Formats: sequence, structure tokens, C-alpha cells
Amino acid sequence: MNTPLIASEISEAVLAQLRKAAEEMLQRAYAPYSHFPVGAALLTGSGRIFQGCNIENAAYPSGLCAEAVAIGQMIATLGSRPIRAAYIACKGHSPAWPCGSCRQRLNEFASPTMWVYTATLAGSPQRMAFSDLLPNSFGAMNLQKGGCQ
Ligand SMILES: O=c1ccn([C@H]2C[C@H](O)[C@@H](CO)O2)c(=O)[nH]1
Repeated sequence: MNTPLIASEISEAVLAQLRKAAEEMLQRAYAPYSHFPVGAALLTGSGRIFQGCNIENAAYPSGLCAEAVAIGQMIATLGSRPIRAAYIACKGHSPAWPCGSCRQRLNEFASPTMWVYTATLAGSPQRMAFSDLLPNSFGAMNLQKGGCQ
């Protein structure tokens, strides 16, 4: 039987740090085509924070999402770590939840109790458990030896 996991709380102080890290990225975003800067910050279990911004490209599909860049920063610095929380910042009128591809990217490194926060610059953050953002996900478990038999 699967026991539902309760996500561990993130303190107000750490959330403020995460928000600052994500919002800082809005200044660095390279989004000349969509004019939609996105900033992402990832909190690892050990308390490290990794940042990323979207990086667009004239060949549109070659652009990178902020979450992908933040994951790249984490992997290049520390290697694979369970992500405890992700914060997505945008300047729009409504908060932006991670796109479908980024949900899958985050799934690879999400701790079982990961939180996702999102907010505009002006608004207060909304939060969801990652498992509610991507239920019944496809992941490493599916590819374990014998997984297809
Ligand atoms: O989760 C998302 C969704 C979109 N974007 C970026 C991609 C593109 O540069 C811009 C508009 O889609 O927003 C992200 O960075 N993360």
C-alpha cells in the first residue's frame, strides 16, 4: 500500500531566500521573443539554492526554460540531489506553474515531498505539492530492470 507523504514545511525565512533567488533571475532572463522572463530557484535537501532563467533562441524550440537551466546549475555544481522546493517567478499578471516539460524535468530530481511555489512579482506565492502537479508520473522506477516484463 502506498502511504501518502506529507511535504515538509519550508520556513518563512528560507521561502524568502528562495523567492529572492528566483526574482533575481528575472533580470538575467533572455526572452527577446516572448517578452516573458521567468526565474526559477531550487532548494536542495541540504539547503543549497540553485538559480536559472529562461534563455530563448531565434530557433524557438532551442530555447531553454528557467527550470531546466536551474537544474543544469545544480547538476553541474553538486550532481544529482533531491529537490525540496522550487520557486517560479514571473512578471506577468498571473503566476506561472511549470510547463509540462519542466514538470517532467523536475520529476527526475523531485524529493517525494517537494513543494512548488509560484508568484508574480507583486503577488503572494501560491504553493502545490509536486505530486499534485504531476500525478501518476513516469520516472526512473519505470525503467528499473525488469520494469517492462
Ligand atoms: O515553465 C516554464 C514555462 C515557460 N518558460 C519560458 C519559456 C519561454 O522562454 C517563455 C514563454 O513560454 O517562458 C519557462 O521558463 N518555464
